Amino acid sequence: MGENASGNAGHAVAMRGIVKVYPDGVKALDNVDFTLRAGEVHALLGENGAGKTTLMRILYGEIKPTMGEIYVWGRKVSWRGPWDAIRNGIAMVYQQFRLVESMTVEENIAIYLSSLGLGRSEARRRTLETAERLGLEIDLAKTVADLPMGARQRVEIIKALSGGAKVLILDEPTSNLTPLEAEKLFSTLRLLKDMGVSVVYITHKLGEVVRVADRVTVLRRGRVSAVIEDVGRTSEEELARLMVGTLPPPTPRPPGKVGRELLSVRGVSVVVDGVERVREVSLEVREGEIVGIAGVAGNGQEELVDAIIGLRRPVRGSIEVQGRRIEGSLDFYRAGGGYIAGDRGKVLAMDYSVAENIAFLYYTASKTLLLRRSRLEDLFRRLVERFRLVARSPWTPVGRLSGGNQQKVIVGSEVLRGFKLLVAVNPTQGLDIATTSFVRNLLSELARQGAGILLVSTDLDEILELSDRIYVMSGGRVTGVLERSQATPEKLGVLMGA
Ligand SMILES: Nc1ncnc2c1ncn2[C@@H]1O[C@H](COP(=O)(O)OP(=O)(O)OP(=O)(O)O)[C@@H](O)[C@H]1O
Repeated sequence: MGENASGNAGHAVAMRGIVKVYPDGVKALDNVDFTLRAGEVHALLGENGAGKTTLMRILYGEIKPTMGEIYVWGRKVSWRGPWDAIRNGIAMVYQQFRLVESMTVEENIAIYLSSLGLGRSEARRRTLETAERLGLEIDLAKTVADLPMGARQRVEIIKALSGGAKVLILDEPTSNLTPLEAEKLFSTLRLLKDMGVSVVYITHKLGEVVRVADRVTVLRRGRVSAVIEDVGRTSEEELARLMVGTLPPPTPRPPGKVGRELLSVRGVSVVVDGVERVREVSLEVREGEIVGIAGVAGNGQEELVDAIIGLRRPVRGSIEVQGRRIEGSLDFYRAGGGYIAGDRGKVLAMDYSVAENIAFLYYTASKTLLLRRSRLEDLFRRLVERFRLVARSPWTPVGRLSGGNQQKVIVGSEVLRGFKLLVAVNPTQGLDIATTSFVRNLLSELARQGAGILLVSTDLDEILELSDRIYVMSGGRVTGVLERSQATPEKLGVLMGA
């Protein structure tokens, strides 16, 4: 039985019997209870589509529950929108930060706080005070675009707390951070706890959960499958089992069996808006190889990839796929290229159905128009069977799938289409551990069968697990090349900051 009202009073947040049925009939949450204590870090875990985001969007006032009650400090609440939640001390920090990049830090915070009725000088005073309490440096005059990701995240946290947040919802907070920045975040979390702030920590990274969380709630298909009170005594393996059952081990990939060269990048420089983003990069990928590019986001990887797949012309140097010079994106695909984009919004049309998106992805790659309904429905079925895609029908808008399932549409369509050389950018971003291990094993298997893979990832574990050779990029240059046997997170970390 649920607790009574006095039980709710002891909690920063108590959500009781939450049900959410989306307008199209999808039951995303089915009678969920969730409590958050004052000053705790509470990890929210679950497979893709389990309902984590839905539950937190309800707490944050972005969507309304179909049924159920929410108590904040024992008082029953009903939000009309996020601003109601914010005024009552609940703030959300999204994975994609909600900062205006062209404005300064101070302007961003001032706009947010002015919506809470604070004038500019009061906003400034509070901001500096909060930063000091958290021991965080903040340069109010800096333009957000010039800040690294970790600093942007600190701005978001300071902004939320200056607005009086007592509950902070963090959505995959380390996904764009360097290992060092992640460590800084963990110390900030400890300070937040001391200040009595409660944190909901949404993540797929179990190692982080074991390190930072006091309690854990696991969601499975819209229901609470476990609440762990004593995280200190729980291992990563147990957490994984609670979420998804047993996982297949990584497929061991014997090194060797490397064939001819598939990708050759020679002295490539790329200039964007007058700035040299890629500087004289050379690398190659051969048959049977997975070649990693490690680096913090924003160090030229994106522009390099755009040049390789033919979307951007380098100002110097040459790119060849299977001996064919790449001068446009059609050259890349015709030469046997495949591409998985980390940024889902870049390749998916969110208002269109899954089937239409499969058709778009095929069209981009091969200029083939898949018009037959039965063919699209067949590809959809194969995505469901082979990739365990969870979607109601081929005709569901892709924007309604959970983030992980959107990613499966991209990865799955490319694999079903086929390629010889794959450029994969953060291929497991936002995927749960079962799907991540599925995709990683798939990449290993594709390489074993003779494909060449260029793996561009900000996730060092992923780079270390899969790559035969690792190039590190920093400031647009390759700052080091390591064979798998020599590579360690420490060495990579040093080169990433070089
Ligand atoms: N706007 C929407 N309309 C219809 N269904 C939706 C909508 N948003 C989410 N869903 C569905 O609700 C279920 C829960 O999705 P939710 O995004 O909450 O999961 P999640 O646990 O956050 O997943 P992920 O780890 O992939 O982000 C999924 O089946 C999803 O397809």
